[in-house]
Amino acid sequence: MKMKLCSINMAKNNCHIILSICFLYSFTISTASIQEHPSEPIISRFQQYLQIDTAQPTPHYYEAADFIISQANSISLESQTIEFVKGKPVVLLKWPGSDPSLPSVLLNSHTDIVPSEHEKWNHHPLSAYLDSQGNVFARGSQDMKCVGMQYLEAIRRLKASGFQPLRSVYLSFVPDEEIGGHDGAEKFAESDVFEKLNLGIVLDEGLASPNENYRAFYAERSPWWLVIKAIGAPGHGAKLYDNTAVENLMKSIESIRKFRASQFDLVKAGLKEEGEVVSVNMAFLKSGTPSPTGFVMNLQPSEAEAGFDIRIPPTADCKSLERRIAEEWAPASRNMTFRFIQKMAVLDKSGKPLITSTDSSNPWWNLLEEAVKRANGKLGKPEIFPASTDARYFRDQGLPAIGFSPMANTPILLHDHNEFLNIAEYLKGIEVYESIIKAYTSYTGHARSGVTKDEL
Ligand SMILES: CSCC[C@H](NC(C)=O)C(=O)O
Ligand SMILES: [Zn+2]
Ligand SMILES: [Zn+2]
Repeated sequence: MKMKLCSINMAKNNCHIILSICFLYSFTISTASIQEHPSEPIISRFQQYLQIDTAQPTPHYYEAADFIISQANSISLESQTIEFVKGKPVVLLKWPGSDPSLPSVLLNSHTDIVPSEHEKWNHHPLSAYLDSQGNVFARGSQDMKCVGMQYLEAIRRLKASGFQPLRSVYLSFVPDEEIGGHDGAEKFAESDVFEKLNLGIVLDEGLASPNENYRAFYAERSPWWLVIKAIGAPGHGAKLYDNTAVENLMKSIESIRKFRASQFDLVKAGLKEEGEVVSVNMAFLKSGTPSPTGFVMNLQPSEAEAGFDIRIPPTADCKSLERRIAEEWAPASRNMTFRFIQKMAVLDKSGKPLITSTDSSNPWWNLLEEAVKRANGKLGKPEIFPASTDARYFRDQGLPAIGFSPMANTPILLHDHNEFLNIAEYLKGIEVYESIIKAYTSYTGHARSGVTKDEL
């Protein structure tokens, strides 16, 4: 066992691993709670998926689709590939339930990953390098190839144990989440295929938790990517005059900075959680007249632009923020204009916040809590996801959707250098999904209600 685990790395990553490291690693694995399962093939399958280059902006989607379908075939799941947009496959798998009249369960994950600055990582982000502590380093190890594979591994185990679901389970592997999901989950959720799945509940991605409690998300903040632009008269760099483009833009930046601080203070004071305030962060700042040596220094530019990533909680007053943007951050009176690169709706089609209920009226929430407990896991209090996920598109269809990635005792490294997941946590997560899938697919109650807080 010790030697074989090491050979995974040696073969795939050309890494030099000494025997003492092998021993340390095998110790980590031997402490993992999955005894019935030989861990090595599980780790190897996870590594294989991580080694497929699905990084934006040129993801190798079909390589990922082929791999997923080969996994599905190996555990006799039905599979189909749907191209809502050419070159962007949605892979849909099915484990049929014995009672097709009951609404089904969808386990969603995205296949794309964000790009990496390879040279700033300790191990190549596509190597899936396994270190002596049992940490697998790869882009996607947390976000969210782990989850896609854990769904499959949980089903592999349930099938092997002879478990038969009452409700059907679907697994969707969707493209493009990292760039907004418009050609992936959004089109899928609006399709006839989706409607025919007769879904009752969707699980999608969550976040790692640095402490022992898993995190679960019932809503998320909507991204508004705002660009503000100032125009002003050009002039000599030595001249003081009013209404230059840069001066006008700086006034806006100061106003935005104050707003940002007021929101951040609420979090720092412990009055609000991260997902409950509006966040604003500058993404770029652009001005100046280029020259061969950099910029012309004695010319005041006639245009200046800044871009901001704004995130809005589902219950925020969007109208007042829109007014603030038009009147304070980009007022026409200061020769300013604004545009949105991305402006996702905060409310659903019927004007209600995109929120999944977490009280006792939503049986799926209680079932999740109980199932996590049964797998010896702990769940923290429900949160608003601070960024954006595909879950919004499922909530927009009126479905309850819960963001959950079972990674406790793990630093939050999505989109960061050296993203990793410990194998012991990964294996534990498989057990947690096993418990959840069992609970969800065995549930016989009526459960299409309890979608949004407003409806209850
Ligand atoms: C606007 S779509 C981009 C989606 C991405 N999701 C995550 C989880 O980082 C984000 O919130 O930036
Ligand atoms: Zn993600
Ligand atoms: Zn991401």
